[in-house]
Amino acid sequence: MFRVARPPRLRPRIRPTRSYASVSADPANLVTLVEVGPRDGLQNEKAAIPVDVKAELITRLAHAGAQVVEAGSFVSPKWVPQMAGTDSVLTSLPSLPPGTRLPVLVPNQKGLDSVFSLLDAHPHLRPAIEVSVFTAATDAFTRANLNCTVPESLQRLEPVIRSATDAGLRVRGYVSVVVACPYTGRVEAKRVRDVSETLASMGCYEISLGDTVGMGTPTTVGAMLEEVKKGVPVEKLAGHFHDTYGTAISNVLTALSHGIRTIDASVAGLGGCPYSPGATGNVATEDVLYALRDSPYHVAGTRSGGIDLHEMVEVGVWISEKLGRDVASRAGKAIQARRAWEESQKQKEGSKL
Ligand SMILES: CC(C)(COP(=O)([O-])OP(=O)([O-])OC[C@H]1O[C@@H](n2cnc3c(N)ncnc32)[C@H](O)[C@@H]1OP(=O)([O-])[O-])[C@@H](O)C(=O)NCCC(=O)NCCSC(=O)C[C@@](C)(O)CC(=O)[O-]
Repeated sequence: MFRVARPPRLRPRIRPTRSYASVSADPANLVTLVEVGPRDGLQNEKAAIPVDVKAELITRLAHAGAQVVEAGSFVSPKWVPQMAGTDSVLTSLPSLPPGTRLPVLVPNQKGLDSVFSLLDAHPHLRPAIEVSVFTAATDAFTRANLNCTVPESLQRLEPVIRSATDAGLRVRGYVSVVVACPYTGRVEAKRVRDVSETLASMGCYEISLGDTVGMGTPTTVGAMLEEVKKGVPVEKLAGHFHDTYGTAISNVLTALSHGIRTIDASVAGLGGCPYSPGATGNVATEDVLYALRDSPYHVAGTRSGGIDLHEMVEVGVWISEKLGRDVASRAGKAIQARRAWEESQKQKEGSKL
């Protein structure tokens, strides 16, 4: 260890053959999805995204059933301009379904102080807000992302985590580049274990293991998890997989088979890290929901039956249109194509009458 206003209800046209609710509700197989689209998904966008679009995205996601929605960052706007105004996004949210959790990224004391000021002025947000701190397994990555080494970042985070937990805020920790670093290549799993253990010992309730570059495979991810599990109980671990090489879904399934029950995902597969050149978005939320259909796993959500896949597809289409992008979710695209085909069939039938 180191020392130191509710959107209109969009009616799904195709129903799953079997709803999540009908799948065995064994608590050991309950999976929590952390929806990172509004933060990880949007932070890399070139064009400015209006506050009302960000707020509507969070609202739509929560109403589709997403229980944990990472809502933005209190980082330096010089470093990540797209996350400026997270306070305005949070204060413009309408009331969300009970139990919705809204983690926000904080890199240092200044960021945490901004969260405290926000909560002082808007105490109604307090039950929802959580803090996420972040570091990495390599100095090269933390230098690019946080302007310091890994030990320096941990030293900086220790009082931040203490101060947040003392104030009653739950703190989640991220470790980036857990498999490969864009600057130094293959990462030793022992490094990931050390950093994860340190964050857990500082008071993080959960450690999200980020394959930031998306180079992980089931083999390398599995080996990394085996090592990290020696230092941190698996119940405290989450998987965060980018899909650069198309292995994100297999890595999610690998993580689940290793006992992990919290997975970060991004609607429409939005995203990328500004400090990981070429990395694509996170595993798409729609793809995870689709892959877990008819499986022993069931996804937690604010709605009975978890998160609604078809509403999530609608949210993905909506935000992708707003951003002028294609939906990157394979399941999202397939469901959209099927809907279009069904619509055209209906129109053909109608014209015969
Ligand atoms: C940590 C720093 C600030 C160090 O950056 P620095 O330049 O060393 O810091 P500084 O203390 O010298 O401050 C520079 C300026 O930023 C201001 N500043 C300083 N802190 C804040 C703050 N909290 N909020 C607002 N402003 C702030 C500060 O006041 C100053 O303003 P100036 O005096 O020049 O006008 C910077 O490196 C930073 O903000 N980094 C954040 C980078 C980031 O957000 N990256 C993306 C998130 S991580 C990620 O995506 C990976 C993840 C989590 O998804 C998992 C995975 O996929 O692996």
